[in-house]
Amino acid sequence: MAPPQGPRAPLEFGGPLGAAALLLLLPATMFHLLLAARSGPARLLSPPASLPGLEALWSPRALLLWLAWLGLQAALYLLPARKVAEGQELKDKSRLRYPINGFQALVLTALLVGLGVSAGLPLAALPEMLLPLAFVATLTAFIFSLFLYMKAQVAPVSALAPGGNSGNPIYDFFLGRELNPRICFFDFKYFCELRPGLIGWVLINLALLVKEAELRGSPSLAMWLVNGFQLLYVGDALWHEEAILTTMDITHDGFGFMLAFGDIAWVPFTYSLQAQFLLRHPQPLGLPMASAICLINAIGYYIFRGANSQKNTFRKNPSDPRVAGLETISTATGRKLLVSGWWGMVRHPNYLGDLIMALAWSLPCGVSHLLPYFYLLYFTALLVHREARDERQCLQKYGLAWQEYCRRVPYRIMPYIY
Ligand SMILES: NC(=O)C1=CN([C@@H]2O[C@H](COP(=O)(O)OP(=O)(O)OC[C@H]3O[C@@H](n4cnc5c(N)ncnc54)[C@H](OP(=O)(O)O)[C@@H]3O)[C@@H](O)[C@H]2O)C=CC1
Ligand SMILES: CC(C)CCC[C@@H](C)[C@H]1CC=C2C3=C(CC[C@@]21C)[C@@]1(C)CC[C@H](O)C[C@@H]1CC3
Repeated sequence: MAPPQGPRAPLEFGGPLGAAALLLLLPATMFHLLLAARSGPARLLSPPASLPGLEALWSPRALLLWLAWLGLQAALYLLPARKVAEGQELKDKSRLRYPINGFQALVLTALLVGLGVSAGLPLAALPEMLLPLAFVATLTAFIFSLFLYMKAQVAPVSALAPGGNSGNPIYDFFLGRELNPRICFFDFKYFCELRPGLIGWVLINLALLVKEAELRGSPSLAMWLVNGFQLLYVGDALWHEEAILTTMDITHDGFGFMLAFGDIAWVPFTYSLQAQFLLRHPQPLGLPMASAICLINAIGYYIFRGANSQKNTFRKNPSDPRVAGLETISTATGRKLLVSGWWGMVRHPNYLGDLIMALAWSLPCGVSHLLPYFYLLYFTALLVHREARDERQCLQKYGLAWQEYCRRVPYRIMPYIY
């Protein structure tokens, strides 16, 4: 049985108190956003006029639909993959293997939904079920995190994450104790991070678009843009699925409530906020403005993809001709750090691109309401916090070489500003 590791790792998120607050605050925020998007005033900062009763939250149909969705995504995960990739080296020097078939899961889901719709599946009924679906997703996240917490009790010490093993049950439940909880080949964290939530997000967007067409004769230009931009983002994440294996979520963070809730509830139900808002609050959008917004999204995507691909190519093979000419700093670990190209502009160019895209996703919703800008605000806070966590880890890993990198590339995310 795995004992708690003791308070060796510094506590994050405000320690046990912060974790306890977030356990309540995150679901409450998600429900607030869902209710605000369907209300007339659509206010981000005022409490909802009335709270929904249990009958509006609990629906056996929603539970069945949710379980069928999770079952479908799990079945698609288990299908033969075009490639099996190896993860980063673990504490015990082993490497886990992961199926690379996320994009295939997206395409097969689209085909199945298409078949279902042509056979009479009422996709436009989904927007009316968002509240009960979000409720069962939240319940699932709590129950699943409890299972993960218990599972970690019998995991070997080498399988535990560096954080999340403080001995405080609330903090550890929130952060997650085990690094890569699995049953046989089925990796829970890897599965949840990319499948039910991300694919669910674009399916909810699509249902909102279909519902808008039903209500108003055709989907609005704003709804098309939001759907198109976010589909590009999700398709890109699944196409470059292997890149997720080097993110801190997979290599460093335990799998607990934060990621379980974030992956399966927060992503589909809050990241679809712009489309939810547009269904009830249609916004006029002319072609010149739409073209300008497309240009902003294209610039954001260009930076985001360029930076991520440059680092991934460099990490896989530093002598690849696409990156071999870039300037680097050597580190004591034998790995090098890029100091020119995208990674010479700021220390997190991929975050900059991601934030520019986040702006482009909100702009089609106009400027009359703050609500559709929630994602941009939340995401800025998430990335600033994430950047600080990554900096700490890089300083620990690379020491003086990291300090030299910070000296040569002084800005973190936004050149000359931050
Ligand atoms: N939409 C959403 O909700 C979210 C989206 N994202 C996106 O996911 C993507 C992945 O983000 P994330 O996991 O945070 O981290 P990054 O992809 O930015 O990776 C950070 C790591 O890159 C390596 N690195 C840093 N600087 C350099 C350099 N100069 N040269 C070479 N390697 C370097 C270090 O790891 P090492 O040296 O060990 O390789 C560092 O730990 C991003 O595009 C982000 O925007 C992230 C979170 C949420
Ligand atoms: C609920 C909390 C406030 C925080 C939850 C955080 C999670 C929602 C995010 C943590 C890291 C994520 C990543 C992605 C989605 C959001 C979560 C799960 C991506 C898969 C998005 C697409 C990118 O191309 C890759 C991202 C990796 C990290």
